[in-house]
Order: sequence, then C-alpha cells, then structure tokens
Amino acid sequence: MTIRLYDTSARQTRDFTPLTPGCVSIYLCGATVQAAPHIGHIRSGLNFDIMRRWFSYRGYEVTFVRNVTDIDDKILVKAADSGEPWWSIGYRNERAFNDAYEALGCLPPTYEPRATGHIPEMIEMMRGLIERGHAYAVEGNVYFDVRSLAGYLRLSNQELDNVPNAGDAGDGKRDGRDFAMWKAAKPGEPSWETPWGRGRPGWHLECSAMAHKYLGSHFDIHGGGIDLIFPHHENEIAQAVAYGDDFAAYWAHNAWVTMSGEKMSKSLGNSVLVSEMVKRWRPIVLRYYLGTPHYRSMIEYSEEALREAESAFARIEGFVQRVVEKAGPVEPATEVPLAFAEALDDDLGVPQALAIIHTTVRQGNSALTADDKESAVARLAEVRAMLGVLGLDPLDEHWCDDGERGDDLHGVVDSLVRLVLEQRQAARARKDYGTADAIRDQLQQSGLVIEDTPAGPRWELGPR
Ligand SMILES: Nc1ncnc2c1ncn2[C@@H]1O[C@H](COP(=O)(O)OP(=O)(O)OP(=O)(O)O)[C@@H](O)[C@H]1O
Ligand SMILES: [Zn+2]
Repeated sequence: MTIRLYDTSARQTRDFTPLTPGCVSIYLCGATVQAAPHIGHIRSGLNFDIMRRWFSYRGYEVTFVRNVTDIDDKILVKAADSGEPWWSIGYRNERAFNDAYEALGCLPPTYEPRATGHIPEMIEMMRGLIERGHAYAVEGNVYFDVRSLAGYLRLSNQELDNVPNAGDAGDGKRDGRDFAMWKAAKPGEPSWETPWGRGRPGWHLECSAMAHKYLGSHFDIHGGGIDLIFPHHENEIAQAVAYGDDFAAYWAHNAWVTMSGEKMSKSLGNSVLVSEMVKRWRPIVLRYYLGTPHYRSMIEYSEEALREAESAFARIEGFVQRVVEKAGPVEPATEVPLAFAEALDDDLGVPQALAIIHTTVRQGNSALTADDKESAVARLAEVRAMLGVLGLDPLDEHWCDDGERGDDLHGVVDSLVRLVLEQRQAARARKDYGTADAIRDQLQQSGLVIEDTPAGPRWELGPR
C-alpha cells in the first residue's frame, strides 16, 4: 500500500515517500485572525484533518502544525478602524477559529504556533539571508532579492519577467518584485527591535520561520488553499531555500468554497460564518458537506447541496441507529474495507470512499430487512471504521457527548415546559385567558411551538 498525493510542485500525483520512515510532518497555513471563520476557512482545516487521519490510520506518526497569523496588515487596518487593540482582535478571532474547528470535529494540531511568538526566529532567518546576499535592508524594511535565487516561482510555474512589477519608484527595492520580509515601524503600530530598526514581520517570513522551527529544514507536506500558491508559498519557499532549507517535499492545496463561482472571502463580503451555519445545520452534517467532496474540487455553496448532504448523512445515521437498536453497541472494525482504503490512498479520493460507505449501508439495510443480524452488525462495524477515518462516526465520543447532553437537556426542558403548560391550563380553567395567552406567547418567544392535541399539549422547537 502506498499513499499517492497530488503534488502542486510536480504538477502530478506522486507516490508518497516519507522523509523518515513511519513519520509524516505537515505544515498547514492557518488562519489570519482578522475576523471569525467562514466555511471556506474551515474547509481547508477539514481537508487536512482528513489527510492526517488517513496517515494515522495507515500507521504513520503524524506531526501536524497549523499556525496562527496574529500580526498582519489586515489586522492592523481593522484595529485602526475600530479602535480595538490589534491583539484583542487576534485573540478573539483565534478563539472563534478554535471553536469552529472543534465544532466540526477537527483534531487539534500537534503545535499551533502564533507568529508573534517567533520574532527571534524570524530575525535569525533575515540575518542569514542578508549574510548570504539574498536579502537587504532599506530604511527599516527588509526585502528579499527575488533575482538572487535561481528557481524562484517554480511552484506556480511562472517566469519572473511575466509577473507584474508592483514596486514604487523610491521604495528602495532592487526589483519591484522583491517582497517585504520585514516592515519598518509606523506610528501607532506594534513593532519589535531588530538590527535593522524597529518593525514587524511580513506574512511570508512568519511561515518559513515557524515551519523551520517545528519541522526542521526538510519536512514532508506543506498545505494551504490554492489562493496561497502565489505569492505566499512561493515566497515561503524562496526564503527557506535561500536560507539553506530543503523545505517541503510535497505541496498540497485545497480548492475553495465558492459563491457564484468566486472564492468565499471576507474581503469580497460573500462569506458565510461557521458560527451562523452551526445554528442552522448540525455540525456533523456541515462536516459531511464540506469534507466529502474531493479536496481539489471547488464547492459552490448552495442550500440545496446542504439539504442533500443532510439527507445522505441521515441515511447513514438511520442505518447506524437501527442496528444499534436491534443488536446493541457495535465497535468499529479494526480495518476498513479494501476498496475504501484504495480510494483514500489515491490522492484522498473521499468521494469514491464515501460511495463505498453508502454501498455498505445499503447492504446492511438489506441484511436488516432479511433479519440477518450478524451480517448487519458486520456491516455496521465496517461503516463505523470508515466513518471514523472521515471524522463522521455519529457514535464517536466527539458527536455523542453533544447528543447525550442534548438528551439530558431535552428532559429538563420537557419537565419545565410541562410545568408552564399546567399553569396555562389552570389559567384557562379559571377563564383567565389573558394569562393563558401570555404564557403561550412567552413559550413561543423562547422558540417553542405548542400544539394542543387530544392527548394534551405537545411542544417542539420552532423554525430558527
Ligand atoms: N473560500 C475558501 N475556500 C477554501 N479555503 C479557503 C477559502 N478562503 C480561505 N481559505 C484558506 O483558509 C486558510 C486560512 O486563510 P486566511 O486566514 O489567510 O484567509 P484569507 O484567504 O485571507 O481569507 P479571506 O479571503 O476570507 O480574507 C488558507 O489556507 C486559505 O487558503
Ligand atoms: Zn503560510
């Protein structure tokens, strides 16, 4: 068995050969914590969550680093506009990202470094690059000299001369395409002392320095969304390679969640926040929706597709519940079916793997219909093992805990509602219709719909 991955750098799918047998090291560009996460951000986290789960299943020891960009132009602009300190914006949104990752069942990374905690490492890298003639300081800015590095832009397969020259006359750059690793301090902005003056890091330097610190000079896989290939990843490579690192052996990029064909993006104003989505859809359904298309295919956001995901997942869940009702608890199988494993080995072919899950569910349902308990249990064990790899096993602790708490809460709400309804009945009995109606209105305002039935009043949660 060999895992194959599409490597953006090679522009083809390649057999995965780990640098250290039995281990895999992954660096994923994480959030710029300028705002709360939309579902596109979490798609990226989810795709790589499934990747690491698959490597773990295949017996690899996974080191997974996902950074937090907590200092960046966008955060500083927000701070200046709102008056909220830059670090307050960062911490608040970092928490929102963590809540979203947790809600959707993404395993925590091995390390989650914040950029601002790694300024000494960044200074060290700049010092090395200046010494080797790949970078230079101009009035407190430190620029990377793109012409000094043969092979720059190999990842995105571009010619430097074809890249638009964004430099301004007088900015001191040797070439307008030289990018800032370090930006000279501006009044009112945070800054750190360096041998070249006070200033703050550029985004690209942050990732090169943090990848180097936690994964060393050569690691297995670097990931991020396709929007990061150029300039961010090109510039990360340039810094690292010029510094003497081999850097990433494979480059994996997830496609976007789009709206009307455009990247879902805070700056375009077409984003749907995870915090809003989880009020309307169960997080496990959201995970199914965002995590099951192939990671290199675009997901065009649509309510209809979400409803389809909901009913597809309900088919799986219904089977799980029916078998458990009939046969009691069933543990996941120790191995997933071969066809499922082959699908995931082939560049994480989740759609094909999912088809195997649905086929197994159908077989299990037929076994239930035929009253073949043994076969139904065997199919459920396989289904649980497969769902577990995708982080979608409804019986997994992560999702069950919520369910159990939900059940407890349901009982509590039920007895409270009954108490209130009795008071309403009593008010009616004494012809105090004002009070009876007021009670009903209050229940409705709290999101409950009350129905009077011959068997007495019933309640349920109303539409959100
Ligand atoms: N719509 C999207 N679909 C898939 N991945 C995305 C999407 N938007 C951002 N990402 C990915 O999420 C990760 C974190 O992104 P980052 O915080 O830098 O946001 P961003 O690209 O600046 O987002 P925005 O455009 O909304 O400001 C990156 O790997 C990025 O490629
Ligand atoms: Zn990065």
